[in-house]
Amino acid sequence: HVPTEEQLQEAVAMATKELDNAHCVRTDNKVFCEEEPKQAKVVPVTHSESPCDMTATRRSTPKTIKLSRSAAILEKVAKNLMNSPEHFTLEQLSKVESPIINKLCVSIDCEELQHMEDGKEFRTADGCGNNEDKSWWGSTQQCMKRLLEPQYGNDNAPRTTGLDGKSLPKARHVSRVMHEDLRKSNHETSLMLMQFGQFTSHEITMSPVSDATCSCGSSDPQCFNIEIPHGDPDFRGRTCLKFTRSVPCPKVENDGGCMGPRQQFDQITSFLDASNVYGLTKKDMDDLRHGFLLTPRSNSGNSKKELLPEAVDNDKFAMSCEGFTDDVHKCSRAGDIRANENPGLTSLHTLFMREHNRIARKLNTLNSPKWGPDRVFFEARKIVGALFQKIAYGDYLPLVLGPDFMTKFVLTLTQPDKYFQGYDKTVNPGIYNAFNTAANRFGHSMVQNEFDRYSKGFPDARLNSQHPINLAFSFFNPSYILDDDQGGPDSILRGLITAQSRQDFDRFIVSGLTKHLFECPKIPNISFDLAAINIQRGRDHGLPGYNAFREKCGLHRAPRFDDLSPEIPDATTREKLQTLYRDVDDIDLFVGGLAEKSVPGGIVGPTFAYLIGMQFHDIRKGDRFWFENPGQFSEDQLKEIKKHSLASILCDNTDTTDIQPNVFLQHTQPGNDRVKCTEILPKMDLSLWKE
Ligand code: HEM
Repeated sequence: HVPTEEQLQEAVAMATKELDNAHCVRTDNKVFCEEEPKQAKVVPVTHSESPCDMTATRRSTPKTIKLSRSAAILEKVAKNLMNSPEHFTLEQLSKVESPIINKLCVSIDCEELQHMEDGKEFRTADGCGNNEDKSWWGSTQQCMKRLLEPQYGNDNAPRTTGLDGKSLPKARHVSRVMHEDLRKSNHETSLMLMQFGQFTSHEITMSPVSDATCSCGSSDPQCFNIEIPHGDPDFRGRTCLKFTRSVPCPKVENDGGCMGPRQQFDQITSFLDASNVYGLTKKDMDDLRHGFLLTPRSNSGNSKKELLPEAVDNDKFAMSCEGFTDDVHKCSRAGDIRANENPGLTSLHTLFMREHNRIARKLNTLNSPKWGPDRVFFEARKIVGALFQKIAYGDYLPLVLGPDFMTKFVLTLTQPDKYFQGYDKTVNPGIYNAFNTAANRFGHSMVQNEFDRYSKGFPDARLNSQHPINLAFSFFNPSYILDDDQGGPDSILRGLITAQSRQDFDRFIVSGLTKHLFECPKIPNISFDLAAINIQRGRDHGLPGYNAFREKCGLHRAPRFDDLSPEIPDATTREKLQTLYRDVDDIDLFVGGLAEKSVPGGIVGPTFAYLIGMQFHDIRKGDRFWFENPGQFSEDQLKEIKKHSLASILCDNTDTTDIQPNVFLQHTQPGNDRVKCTEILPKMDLSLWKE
């Protein structure tokens, strides 16, 4: 029982009209909501609504805006048909195959399907064409995949009620009770593990939000503000934290029906392809290439001191920093819009830009004039992408997931000169909603409240003359990166790998994130709580509860709170959960996952390990350009890439002189003593790229 083509046509026409005559009119930078409906214009917002705008780094691109409009029409069509005399169900509607519906949900919009240089194929900027059958898989602006069907309120409204139909505990309240600032450092690993985790997240996921203005009390359905409970000591005088919903995504026609429940976008490529270094469109890549390769900032003749190109007035990077900085200190441009979010992150962006330039210069010397500038650029980009994959799967993930999950999800790299035979074109490398919205946010628990900085002579702590950076003052603040007296990015990177440990993985989160996130130096009373945002985001995306995911991830579904004890052994934590949530099924995924004890040899608990493991499995197996795939590099080149490490990248591109071989571990760990950069450290030999 499905609607006729005529009924569908009528429903689409009606929904389009409803949307065009919506109450709110969007102009270039504002949203006016009036009594009388007006013709709506959908125009991308080009300026922040106000300085220190939380959503400035999560803006929808024009392409996303166009697609999310189709999704909004489809939502209305479904609603109208469900309310029609036939009372179609969402299940019936999700099976509809019709030209008019398919036209709205197709999101295959590729700039190029193949990129060739000198007869060799390279990745496209937006990831299109990687899969030869489903060209859009893994590319920008795709809907995230679901492991479990979403649970929304009416009309795709966020999940706000528990099993008994009563309200879920308020996100901010849960944050205060569960995610207090109780600090315990982990002395085996370094803060670089946290920082590389964020860098990797920003390479594969970004879920854009609506441009609605969400002042407290707003009734705009795209707002889902976080209520501040009465008497909350951290946000006195405020009634809400602004929260805008993620924009809806129309599913691709061939990926199953597109009139089902609301989905959300991943706006960036899900391949581990160094898109955060190079950008997501041909144009971005070209702009950056001319920015960082030809005119890096503050060169002063020393390539190890190069800085990212600066943001230009009113570009998206300048906009993200508006309010946090002054006219003198300009933010940086990079492949990902969030690059200035904290100085550790900007430092890693800087490091990878320098590594690109180092490799490009060397390749140019080896192969010029046979290789022109384009070939040099694309070959360097390919090697940087390969290094990213090697570090992520070879060095980072084993510490996060432990050996069992590495094996279970086929994540271990092959022997140095052996190819990976596991490419499978039927694997969709796209991002799972639960991975992005909860599991991979585990890293928020590892963030420290300060970034240490270390001077060149750092093995001797007495020689350290550099001051730590307070996290709360560091958001979108470029002054630390530009402060040469304090060592710029180099001393921040040394801080990440030196004495500073990461925060332990547990339910506790530092106050820099839960009380002072994006605190605005210029405007009083702007700051956020990241834990509350994570919980609210899960509900916005209709994520089912932690218990449902436990079952999906191979654990048992706990009938009572006490049955969580094998994974959540701490009785106080379970008691707190029970006090907050009336039913064990209501626990939010982020909250439950963060409360689990670590898997053997790993950091995260079993539910997050499963979700993260499965995600990285799909990213590897579904990537035609995976660096270990036959045909990508010669066996000897592959061996060289596998020798390289984040330690060698730091040695080659900063003024660091001594380093531990595994920078994710403390130098005090067995076999990880510091060595001189010039001596023992294995490094890739680029002469193998001479043609
Ligand atoms: C100082 C450190 C960090 C800050 C200030 C920070 C801040 C944020 C903010 C503001 C969001 C957007 C939340 C939302 O609106 O839903 C976010 C999302 C996210 N964060 Fe972090 N984060 C940090 C570190 C990390 C780390 C270490 C990881 C992982 C190891 C991580 C993983 C993620 C993921 C996966 C998302 C969702 C990505 C998206 O869809 O945009 N973050 N973070």
